[in-house]
Amino acid sequence: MVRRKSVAPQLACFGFCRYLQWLGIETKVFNVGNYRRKLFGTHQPHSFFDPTNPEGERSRNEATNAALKDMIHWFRKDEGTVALFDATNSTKAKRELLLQECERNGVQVMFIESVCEDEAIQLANAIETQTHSPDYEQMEPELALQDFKARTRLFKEKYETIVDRDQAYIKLIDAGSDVIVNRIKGYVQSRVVYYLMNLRIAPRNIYFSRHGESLFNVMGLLGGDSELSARGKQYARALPELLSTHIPNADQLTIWTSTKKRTIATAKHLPNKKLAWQALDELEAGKADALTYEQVEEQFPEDFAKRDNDKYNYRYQDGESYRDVVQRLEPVLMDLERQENVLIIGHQAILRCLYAYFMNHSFERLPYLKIPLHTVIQLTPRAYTCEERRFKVDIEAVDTHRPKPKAGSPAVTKAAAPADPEVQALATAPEPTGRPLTEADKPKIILSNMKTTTFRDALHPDAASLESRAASPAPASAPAQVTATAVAPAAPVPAPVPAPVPAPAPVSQAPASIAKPPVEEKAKQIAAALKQATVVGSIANPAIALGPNDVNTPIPESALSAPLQSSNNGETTLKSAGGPAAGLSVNSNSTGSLSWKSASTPPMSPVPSIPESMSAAAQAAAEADDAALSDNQDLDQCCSSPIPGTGSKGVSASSSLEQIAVVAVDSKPKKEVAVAVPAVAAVAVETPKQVTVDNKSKKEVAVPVPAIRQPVGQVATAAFV
Ligand SMILES: O=P(O)(O)OC[C@H]1O[C@@](CO)(OP(=O)(O)O)[C@@H](O)[C@@H]1O
Repeated sequence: MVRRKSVAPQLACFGFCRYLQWLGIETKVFNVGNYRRKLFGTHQPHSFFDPTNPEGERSRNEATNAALKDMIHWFRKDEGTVALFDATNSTKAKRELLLQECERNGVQVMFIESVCEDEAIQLANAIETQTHSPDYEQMEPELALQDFKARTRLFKEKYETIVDRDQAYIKLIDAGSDVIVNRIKGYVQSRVVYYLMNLRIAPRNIYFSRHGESLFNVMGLLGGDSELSARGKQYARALPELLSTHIPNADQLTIWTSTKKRTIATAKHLPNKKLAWQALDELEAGKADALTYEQVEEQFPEDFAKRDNDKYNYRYQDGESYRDVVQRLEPVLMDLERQENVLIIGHQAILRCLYAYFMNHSFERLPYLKIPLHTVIQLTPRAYTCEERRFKVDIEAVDTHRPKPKAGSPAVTKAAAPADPEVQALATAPEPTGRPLTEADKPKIILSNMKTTTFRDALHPDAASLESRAASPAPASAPAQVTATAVAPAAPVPAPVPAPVPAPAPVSQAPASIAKPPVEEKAKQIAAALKQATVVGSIANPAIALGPNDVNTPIPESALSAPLQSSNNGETTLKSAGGPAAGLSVNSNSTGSLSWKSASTPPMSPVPSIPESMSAAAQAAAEADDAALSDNQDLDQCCSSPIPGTGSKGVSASSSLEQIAVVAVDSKPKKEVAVAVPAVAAVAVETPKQVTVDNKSKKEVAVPVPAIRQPVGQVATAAFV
């Protein structure tokens, strides 16, 4: 049985927190479950959540108030734009409290409610929740499941759905098969809708590779549309064997390239289905195109310094900034979220942007990430982590990474490996001909260690204000099982920082004594306990299945009419047509292992495909050696650090049936707001405009080409704990 996927509300929260951060919107999750655990301990029985238990109710209110206070404080300090208030807002009274507090502080609110009557989805959500919730850590899976179900029943007894038509909300019905959108306005809220309609949690791999070394790379020139060097061509020939040897179901991979010669030539020998995206073309260097870094510094010294100062926001004359590229990649990313296995053969800047999204790198780090040539990067995004593995093909290539100059030191005008004449001669030497290639000719493949980045913790930090409270003894009214050790103080986790602010300090390591069973292991145990097959599916939103030709073009009427159903009360229902187009089934078999199987994905829009080559002269050696290969290690310490302390694991158990989230937007009038929104957002709620507000007349005026986007206002969101 294959059904739609379950989008656990917490996952949605984490997901769109990461997504909004990637778009450059400062976002933070305030998880009331974390506050509860810190204040009252981790392993509370379901009776703690019984609304007729006054002690439990008092404690939970205390946790809610502490989180709310911190969220408001965070807004008032002007640190953020969007807050996700992740809590159990299942009653009207609780939501009212939130609304009042936010309103008093000039923060707009938007709720996200997930209504699910489908038992299979509920069960899948229960597994997901138990697998990840610190509430159920080290608990027998069967007991955890029973407790979770009992807790869910308690929530259900008092649950009140949102009916207020004046309130902004999104309702996800049966994990997103229908989406009801009410009074959604503005850029940020429409982004949330867009994201929720595209989110998927199917386990899959995504592969990135830069094109083989190009002639421009060898000469140290930026941009252009040059051919591959001899070594680049060698890499292209090595790719098929690398993939077939090291990548499961390599023949199923779809290859996405840019429209540049060097990426197309790199894909040439792969027999797979190929799509060329203009949106994947390299960052446009404008007047610096086809120049070396030295020449850019010579000819445009001010620009060169500006770029060094703020590389993410610097826009080349007649060209683009990294921020522009992130915007242009958004539709590609959303499509990537819905896809099964994809290999993107791309460019340095482009892959940095995509890699940063999956690995949750801040935007100051993004333009300096190391994406070396002749290396395939495998990413396996999971609910709260992303696993990475790198396959480096042992074919030499220049290093095009130019490090960020240290403050006060002279500008570095060369990439790490300058294109000296010897290297150039080697790289451009004619390809070997005249004799068949032997084993010795085959390049080696150096396999990196698997590395896991846990981004949940960075997104879901416990408030620093709780540190002191956690260190003090539990209040007398706390249930008996609360112990001081259960609320071990966590190391402070820095919130994601906007571009101009210095990078956050690395997170300290978790104490060695906290042994956590791997998620997969726990999933297996739960599956064994459940015995029955369980099923999840996926949101398929054909209206926003974009192909490269669709980017930056209006959505066709036909695409809009099918999924949109309007009613006369201002509410819009978005139907996922076409049934479970992108389903995922989860089966537990008699041996207790979980198997994940993906169903078909929605069809892509027609796109120009690269002519397929008949030649498959694969030359990669199949030697896998466990050499460590994390070029970005220095950069991603913060994200890859384990959870700092027991209490800081982000996800808490929640009702799988009904979940409501809150999004709050600062209603203070903003002076000038420039919004750059891709046309695709029109599908979700409204046609976003590129406008600015005239200060005097207070009227909106159109902006032909938006400058760097500014956040529209402050936003907060919440789901249930
Ligand atoms: O933003 P920086 O670090 O300059 O890197 C981008 C540059 O990388 C290059 C190589 O220098 O990418 P690629 O070869 O992957 O297409 C240039 O084309 C591009 O201008």
